Amino acid sequence: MDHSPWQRCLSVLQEELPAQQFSMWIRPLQCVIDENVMTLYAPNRFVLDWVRDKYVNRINELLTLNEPSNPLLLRFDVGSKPIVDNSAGSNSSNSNPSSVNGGSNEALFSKSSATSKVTEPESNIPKKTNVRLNYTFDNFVEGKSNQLARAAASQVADNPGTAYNPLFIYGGTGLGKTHLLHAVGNGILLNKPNAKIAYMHSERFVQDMVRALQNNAMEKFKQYYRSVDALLIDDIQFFAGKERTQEEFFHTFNALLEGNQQVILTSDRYPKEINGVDDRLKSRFGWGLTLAIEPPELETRVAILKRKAQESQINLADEVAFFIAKRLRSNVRELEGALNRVMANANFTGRAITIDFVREALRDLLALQDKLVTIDNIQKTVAEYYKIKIADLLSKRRNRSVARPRQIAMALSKELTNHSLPEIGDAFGGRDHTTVLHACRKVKSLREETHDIKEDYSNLIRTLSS
Ligand SMILES: Nc1ncnc2c1ncn2[C@@H]1O[C@H](COP(=O)(O)OP(=O)(O)OP(=O)(O)O)[C@@H](O)[C@H]1O
Repeated sequence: MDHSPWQRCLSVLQEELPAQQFSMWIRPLQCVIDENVMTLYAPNRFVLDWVRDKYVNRINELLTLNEPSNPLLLRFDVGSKPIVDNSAGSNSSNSNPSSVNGGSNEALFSKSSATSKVTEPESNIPKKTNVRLNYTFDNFVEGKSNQLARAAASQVADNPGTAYNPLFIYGGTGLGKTHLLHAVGNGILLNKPNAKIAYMHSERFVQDMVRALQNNAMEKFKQYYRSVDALLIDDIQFFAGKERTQEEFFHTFNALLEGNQQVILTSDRYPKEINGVDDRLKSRFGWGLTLAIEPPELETRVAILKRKAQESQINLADEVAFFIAKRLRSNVRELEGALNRVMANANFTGRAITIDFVREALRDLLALQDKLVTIDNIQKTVAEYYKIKIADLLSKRRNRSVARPRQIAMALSKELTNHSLPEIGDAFGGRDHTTVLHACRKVKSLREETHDIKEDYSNLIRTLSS
C-alpha cells in the first residue's frame, strides 16, 4: 500500500481549499491504493456524494499531474470502521416491542412494572409510536439556512442505519430541529410502516433511566432502547453533568450503531462545545454527519409565514409577510406565534390582515424588537462577546483582534436594524458607507468558509434576538 500520491493530493487541496471545507469533506477520506486504482473511502454517502460532485475533477487533475503517463484510476466507496466496544450490550432482538413510545406521559419503566422479576417490555409500552404526524418533510419549508440538514435528514429517512449514522443536527432554539427529527421518523414509517421509532427528549431518557435504576429494571430499559430501528433524541445538551446517563447512553449508542440502527441527535450547540459531556461520547457524536441549522434568512421567513397561513386557509399578502419577517428575525417558533396572534385577532375582529392591522396586533412584540436591536446594543454585545472595548469598535485601530469584531458588528447592524449603510458608517466612528459594504461582504464570505466566524455570528444573532 502506497499512500504518497494521496498525501501529495492532500497537501495541494489543503492549500487550495478553505480550512472548513478541507476538514469537512477531504480530511475524513481514507485512501487505499491497489495496483493502479486509488479508492477513497468516505465515512458516509453524503460525504461521498459531495466529494464526487465537487472535488473529483480536481483530484483527478492532481493524480494526472503526479503521474502523467499512468495516472491512478480513482474510485469511491463508503467505508466505516467497525465500532467495537466489548462492554456494550448485545443488540438485543428478544424484547421486540411491537411499537414504541417515549413521549407519552406514562413512564416506560415505572414501579408498577418493575417487580423483582423483570417484566416483558411489551406489557407496559403503549401501542403507538410517538412520532408527531404533523411534522413532515412536506411541511418543512426549505431555505439556505436549513437545506443541508433537511437533505441529510431526508436521506436518513430513506436509508435508515446506513446513510449517516449518527446524524447530529444542532442550532438555536425554535429553528426546526425537533420538526426534522419527527420528519425523519415519519419518513421511515412511510417506507416501513412497522418500523420501531422512538422519539425522546433527552430529559425523558434521563428520567426513564433513573426510574429503571430505582426499580431494578435496567435490563428492560436496555432491551427497549436497543430494540428500536431508530432512536431520535432531542436536545442532547441536557445530558451535561449526568454521568451515569451518559455511560448508559454510550453503550446504547454503540449497540445501535453496531446493529445498523439509526441514531439521530439534536443539540443547541456543536457537539464538541457541549460542556459536561464525556469526550468519548462527544467524539462518537461526530462519527456520522454533523450539520447546523441556522436562523432562517428573510426569504425563508417569508416562505414559512405564507406556508403557515396557507395551512390555516388564510391568504397572507406578500407585503404583510415581508413586514412581519423583516421585524421578527430570531426563530421560527417566534414567527409562528406572531402569525397565530395576527390570525386570531383577524378572526375575532373580522378585519382584513393589512400591515397596519399587523402593526397593531403585534404592537408589544414589535416595540420590544425595536428597542432591543439598536446599533448601540449590537456594539455593546459584540464588544462583550470578543472582550474588547466599545471604543475600539469605533476607533481607527486596524489590528485583526479589533477589525474583525468591528466588521461583524457592522454586518449585524445591516442585518438586524433598518439603518442605511451611511448611518451605520456614522455610528462606527464616522466611516464611509463603502467600508460598511465591504465589511458585510467580508463577513458573509467568512461565515461560509470559517467555522468559528459562522458560530460567532450565529451566537451573536441569538443573543441579540432573544
Ligand atoms: N423550516 C421550517 N418550516 C416549517 N416550520 C418550521 C420550520 N422550522 C421550524 N418550524 C416550526 O417552528 C416551530 C419550532 O420548531 P422546532 O420545535 O422544531 O424547533 P427546535 O429547533 O427543536 O427548538 P428547541 O431547540 O427549542 O427545541 C415548530 O412548530 C416547527 O414546525
